[in-house]
Amino acid sequence: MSEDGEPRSKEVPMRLLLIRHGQTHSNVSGALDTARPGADLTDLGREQAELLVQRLVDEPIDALHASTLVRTQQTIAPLARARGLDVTIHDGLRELDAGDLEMNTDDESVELYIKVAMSWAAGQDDVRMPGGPTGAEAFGRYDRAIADIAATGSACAAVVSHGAVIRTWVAARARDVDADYAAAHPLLNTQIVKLIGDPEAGWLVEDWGW
Ligand SMILES: O=C(O)[C@H](O)COP(=O)(O)O
Repeated sequence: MSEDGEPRSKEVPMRLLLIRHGQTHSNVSGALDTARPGADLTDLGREQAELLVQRLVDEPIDALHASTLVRTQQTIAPLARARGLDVTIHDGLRELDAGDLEMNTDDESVELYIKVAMSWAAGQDDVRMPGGPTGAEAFGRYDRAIADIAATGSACAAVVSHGAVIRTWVAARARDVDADYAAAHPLLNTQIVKLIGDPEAGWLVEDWGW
């Protein structure tokens, strides 16, 4: 829907605000926490979620979406209250599965997880996460979630999702950002990648890490 409540016309690109959730207890411990339901937000994470309301005050958001992991739903809750909007939950928006590396905290596991994810960002989507999905499988479910969001006719959607999947999926799908850029620019909690475009025409990055 546009600012005046009309559905977005086919000629008008949509804006997609991909937001990493607030800080969790697993972020503090450095654990590769990607399974459902996942860790809760810390007190700092809840403050970061509250701050999103003011940070996004000038954005004409008409739809809210989150993943099946509780940290994204906790992060979007203050925005949903402030805007009076419902939140649509998508399994496809959850973090890239860590497979056999799930909940590991050691440097070797974290480096391997990021290395595999970045290989997907660079187009090698037949590589498999140890005990987990291939890139084609992981990005396929994210593509479907984003296509579902775009198909609603939303003109500006706020999507609370996860650090690794946002930066690697954007690197793979946006025309102006590549895997090297994504690898060099991690997203901190509640940082946002702003995209403009649509699933058919493709996406351009308006801002990375705002
Ligand atoms: O990198 C990680 O620790 C996991 O992929 C979880 O990422 P998230 O904290 O953005 O969900």
